Amino acid sequence: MSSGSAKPKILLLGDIDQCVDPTNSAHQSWNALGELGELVKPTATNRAEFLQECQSGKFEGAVAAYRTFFSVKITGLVDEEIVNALPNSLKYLAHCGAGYDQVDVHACSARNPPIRVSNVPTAVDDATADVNMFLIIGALRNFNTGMHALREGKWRGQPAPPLGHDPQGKVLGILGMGGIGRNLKKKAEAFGMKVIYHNRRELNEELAAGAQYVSFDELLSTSDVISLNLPLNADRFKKNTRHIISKAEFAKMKNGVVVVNTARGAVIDEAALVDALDSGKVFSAGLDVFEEEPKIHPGLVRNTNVILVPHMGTWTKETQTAMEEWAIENIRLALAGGKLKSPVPEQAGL
Ligand SMILES: O=CC(=O)O
Repeated sequence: MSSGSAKPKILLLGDIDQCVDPTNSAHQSWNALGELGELVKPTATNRAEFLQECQSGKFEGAVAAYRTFFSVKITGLVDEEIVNALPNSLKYLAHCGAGYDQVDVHACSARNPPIRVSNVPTAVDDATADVNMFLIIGALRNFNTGMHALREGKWRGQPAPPLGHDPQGKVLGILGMGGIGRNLKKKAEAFGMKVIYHNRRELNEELAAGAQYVSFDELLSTSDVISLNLPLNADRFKKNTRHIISKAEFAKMKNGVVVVNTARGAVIDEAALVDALDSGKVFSAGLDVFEEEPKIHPGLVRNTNVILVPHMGTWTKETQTAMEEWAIENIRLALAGGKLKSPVPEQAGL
């Protein structure tokens, strides 16, 4: 904590408890931070106003900021411009989510002193892998076509949807075997699927837990279902995973493959996916994330073989609360002891 008499400020970018439940313990935990600092919420409703608020000096003395995924609607991406507009006093940025592609960590590290960034790993794993499994089953069975026809008063539709496929005995290729990928593996095995994976590095035996490590190309060419569980890395300092699945990768897949994405929309080239669905190369897809949320490619909306969920991977009361509590704990530990609970790996040596 600062030694001066004024309390440091703590910024809230977005909202605590997106489910708007005042009984959620995260509200109490957030309010309890008031003992360590003055809690400040910007009034900006868009990026220009937010930049103006930063320039007005209103946030001077802020040491830490908590941000949500959906705060991007107001501030836009936390890119170099936003990072450099934030007050010099700001030392910590606690992102409430596992994927932190909205934050330019390099720009945060380059500041003097740097802004230390944290995310929320593990707390998201179960809920996201549950949605992942729902999408795998939904896409394999082609449930969306029947469900859509039913709501139009046409029962299963005319003609009826093509027969779906059982998960039992199918090869699930997991691209990105982090916490969510490994959680998905366990769930998929309960449905009788055989799991192979590709990752930047092969996992040790304990973490792999029997899943076979294969090359990227082998995963593409031998999987019946391909699940994207890797982070979106679009900055110039990490392997770029933007459009890691595009036209050339679809061409290498089995005919009639199922593709599922709960990671970030931009790891797939959406236009190439639409073409692969239209040609029948891809039998069906299950998507929780999109390239330009909340915009959805019209080719996905019109295709009832695609099961669409509006980014609800962690949208449960229990998981949202756990994530919020985790992110708040990052701020509490930083203010009380100068250390984040879960700094992002890129800043490990900082
Ligand atoms: O999308 C959700 C997350 O990154 O936690």
